[in-house]
Amino acid sequence: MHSAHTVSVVREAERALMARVPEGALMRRAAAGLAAECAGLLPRVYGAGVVLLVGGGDNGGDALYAGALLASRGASVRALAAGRTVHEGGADALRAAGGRILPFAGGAAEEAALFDADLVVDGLVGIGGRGGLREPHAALAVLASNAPARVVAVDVPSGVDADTGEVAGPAVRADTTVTFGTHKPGLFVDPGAERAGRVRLVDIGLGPELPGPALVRPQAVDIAALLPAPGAEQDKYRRGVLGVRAGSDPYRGAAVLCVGGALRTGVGMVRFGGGRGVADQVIGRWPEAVADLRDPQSSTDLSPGRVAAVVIGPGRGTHPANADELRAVLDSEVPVLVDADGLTLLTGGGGGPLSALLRERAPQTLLTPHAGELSRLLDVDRVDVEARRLEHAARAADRFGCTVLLKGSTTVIAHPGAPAVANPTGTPLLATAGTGDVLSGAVGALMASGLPAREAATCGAYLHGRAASLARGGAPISASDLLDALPLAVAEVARGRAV
Ligand SMILES: NC(=O)C1=CN([C@@H]2O[C@H](COP(=O)(O)OP(=O)(O)OC[C@H]3O[C@@H](n4cnc5c(N)ncnc54)[C@H](OP(=O)(O)O)[C@@H]3O)[C@@H](O)[C@H]2O)[C@@H](O)CC1
Ligand SMILES: Nc1ncnc2c1ncn2[C@@H]1O[C@H](COP(=O)(O)OP(=O)(O)O)[C@@H](O)[C@H]1O
Ligand SMILES: [K+]
Repeated sequence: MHSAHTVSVVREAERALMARVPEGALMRRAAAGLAAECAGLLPRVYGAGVVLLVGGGDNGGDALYAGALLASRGASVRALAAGRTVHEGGADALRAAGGRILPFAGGAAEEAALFDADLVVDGLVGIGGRGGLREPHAALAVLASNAPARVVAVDVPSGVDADTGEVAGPAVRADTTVTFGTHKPGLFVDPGAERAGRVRLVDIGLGPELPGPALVRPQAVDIAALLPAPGAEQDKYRRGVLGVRAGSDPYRGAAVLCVGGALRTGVGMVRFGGGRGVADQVIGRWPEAVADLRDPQSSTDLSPGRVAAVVIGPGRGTHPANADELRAVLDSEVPVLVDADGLTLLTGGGGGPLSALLRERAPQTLLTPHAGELSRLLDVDRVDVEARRLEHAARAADRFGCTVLLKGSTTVIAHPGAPAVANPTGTPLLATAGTGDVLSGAVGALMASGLPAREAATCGAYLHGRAASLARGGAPISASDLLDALPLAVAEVARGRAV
């Protein structure tokens, strides 16, 4: 599990550690790790052309000390200074090792140096960055991103907010980000994650000073530990029965995909509740599902004895009868996943009283909005949700007192009082109709098997993203392809289980 901490927590840990180690030790450790990563990216350090972009703070200091180490191994190192001041110790070290420092004035010669470099090191700003980049930092960030050389960002790509991943204006687009002490949340959440490239952590001894993380990014082994293993003593009921309330006459495919997502992830049984037309379609595609044609508002099939969890919402409709159905489901004693039309019902019309039910219910509840749905739930602009995904998912989790999985370029999961989760898998190929319905079924299956909502969301999002990558080897996929690949993703993760 990769852990990430916010800037204020890193600063506090840094202060505590600095009191125990010799002056300058942390920067030396950081620079040594950075230089080693840079060297690893060059075919040969001797004779390589390295350009450092340096701001006035310690981030620039790291770059300068690392540049000095590379220069001492025979690299030709030039630093372009973005401001009037640079880190003095770092500058002295670079000059002593034979490197040069030039003020950046936006001239053609400096631009040419950047374009001729084998490696560009971004030490403009790190965790001390505030707001969008000012000039000339912004211009340098654009030049670095357009340069043909590999770009290594120091600690954080300049222009990315370390806490949120927000990118307000020009920002460096790095191939690798070398970060120090602990990961920063903005490296794992888009749009920042997309600018960071491959993230490498350099241990500078901060670990013992750090409290619990603000965010975690699970690895395959963490998902393997969560993934329920069917036991020899289980029967279909004990393995978990999922109730699915999805689809309607105009949107039958949503029900088919949601039920398929559950079956292909692994579940004891799916009980599908809905009208005759959509039930026929579901059974036609999945004869193993059990259709329940009773009045959907009736709570007889919602007891923990009949279902272990319920998914409600995909393609279900937003008529008053659907609001009554949602109320009956939320009144039940079983874990519930609310998606799509179910989220719309929580927002408008009768949304007030219905959303109040979320806070009141004792069993686990999970909401799975995309950015548009979350913006309506919180009454904020969609662009703000997309710019600061963590903040908005966390706000919704606190407001509704339940787990929230925010879908999109980075899927994030928030739960009151627990670290946020950033899902590491997935591909933009997932942006195609119906893949969200598959996700709700997959996560619902994991809830039915007994995983708490946060863990089911973490595990389901991982498998869903992995399935998208496995589905067609990078070719475009449809939601049906995703269904076919889900068992492959489950098997891949299960193989990583500790024996
Ligand atoms: N924490 C640790 O354990 C360790 C941390 N270490 C390193 O220290 C780094 C933090 O250094 P830091 O505190 O000096 O801040 P830093 O990132 O250089 O930024 C400040 C400079 O940027 C400028 N600036 C700010 N915003 C700007 C903008 N929008 N646009 C343009 N300029 C802007 C600001 O200018 P000012 O606003 O003050 O005029 C000032 O000059 C950290 O990321 C890591 O690399 C390691 O050495 C070892 C252990
Ligand atoms: N740019 C993207 N990168 C990665 N995953 C994405 C991207 N866009 C969408 N997704 C994923 O695709 C799925 C789309 O779900 P949703 O928006 O509910 O679609 P639908 O309602 O059509 O099923 C989600 O799992 C989401 O995380
Ligand atoms: K940087």
